[in-house]
Amino acid sequence: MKGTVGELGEFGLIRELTSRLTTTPAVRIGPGDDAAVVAAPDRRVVATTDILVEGRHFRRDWSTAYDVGRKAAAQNLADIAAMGAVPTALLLGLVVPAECPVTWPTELMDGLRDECQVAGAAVVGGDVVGGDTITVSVTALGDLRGQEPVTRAGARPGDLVAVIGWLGWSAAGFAVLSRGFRSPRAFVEAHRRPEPPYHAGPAAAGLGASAMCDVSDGLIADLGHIAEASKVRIDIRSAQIDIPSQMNDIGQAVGVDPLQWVLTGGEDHAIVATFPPDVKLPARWKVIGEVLHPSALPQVTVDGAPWTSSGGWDHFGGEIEG
Ligand SMILES: Nc1ncnc2c1ncn2[C@@H]1O[C@H](COP(=O)(O)OP(=O)(O)OP(=O)(O)O)[C@@H](O)[C@H]1O
Ligand SMILES: Cc1ncc(C[n+]2csc(CCOP(=O)(O)O)c2C)c(N)n1
Ligand SMILES: [Mg+2]
Ligand SMILES: [Mg+2]
Ligand SMILES: [Mg+2]
Repeated sequence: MKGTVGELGEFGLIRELTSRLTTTPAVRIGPGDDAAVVAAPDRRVVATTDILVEGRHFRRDWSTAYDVGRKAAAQNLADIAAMGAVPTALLLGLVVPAECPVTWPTELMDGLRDECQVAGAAVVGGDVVGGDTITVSVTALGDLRGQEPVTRAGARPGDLVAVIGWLGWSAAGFAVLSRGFRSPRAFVEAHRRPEPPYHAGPAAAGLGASAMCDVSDGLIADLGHIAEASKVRIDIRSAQIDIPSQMNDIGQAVGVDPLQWVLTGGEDHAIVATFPPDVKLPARWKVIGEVLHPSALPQVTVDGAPWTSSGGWDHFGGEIEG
């Protein structure tokens, strides 16, 4: 498609964006009216929102618009899954400069649409606004299907900590891209397009998870959110976390201990949950630690000791304690 967003105009752009969408049976009224109508069989709606800002969350020379769309959808759909819910719908708020080629927002929408399809959801609406910095604000909705939500506040001393999904891959990819490289591809791709294990959220709820969170800021930081909300301490056993040999190789090449990526790299949107100790976990879940009573130690420790370097991502540079 030729031309810029400014040449197409607001309503032309909306037409282009919405014409690319697919729907699901849950979508009773999609884009085009004052609001969408989405079925909520559970009679409770799970809702979440996250923003991506160019230069802060993505770079147009590192990621295609399609990648950004996949990622923006994934990080929101992962939050729905991390409550134990099934994603149903997604809304896109887009700030875009008039000079931007139309293909950028249209490919973004293709990415959002396709990631929604992976999770069983659909894009049902949004807004477009002119502005200086591309900003992608996504809101996702989900359905609990009769299960209770799994919050960050339910972890109890004695529970196991288990994780499913990728850890440290996006951070390793980011390290590669930051140094001007484009390979190893698997890690760069993991940074561009995370693959959250959506199905695992509702499955964990069914298995009796006591607390759950997706890993957006880093394992230590996000377990810190569970520890804080649950008023417990969590110890991670580093020997139980596999580090792929290729990640070790990149670590060697760039002079970073890959354990740092695994423990503090965000953006993979793995799902971490706590379970009562007698749980029968499918093998895809890896037990990586345990929940303990609070003590004088930091709320999250690694092999019983404080983690002394940065614990994860903070947008304003605040220290996340290990
Ligand atoms: N501006 C805000 N207004 C109201 N609530 C907010 C605001 N920012 C964050 N929150 C709430 O604070 C909680 C934590 O937000 P946070 O964004 O850290 O979680 P997250 O979306 O799971 O993580 P991430 O953004 O790293 O993916 C969420 O319940 C969120 O809704
Ligand atoms: C260009 C560029 N610079 C830095 C990063 C790294 N980064 C940005 S946000 C975030 C954590 C989660 O954020 P949020 O809390 O907003 O979900 C991380 C690890 C990136 N992806 N792109
Ligand atoms: Mg958020
Ligand atoms: Mg989250
Ligand atoms: Mg965050």
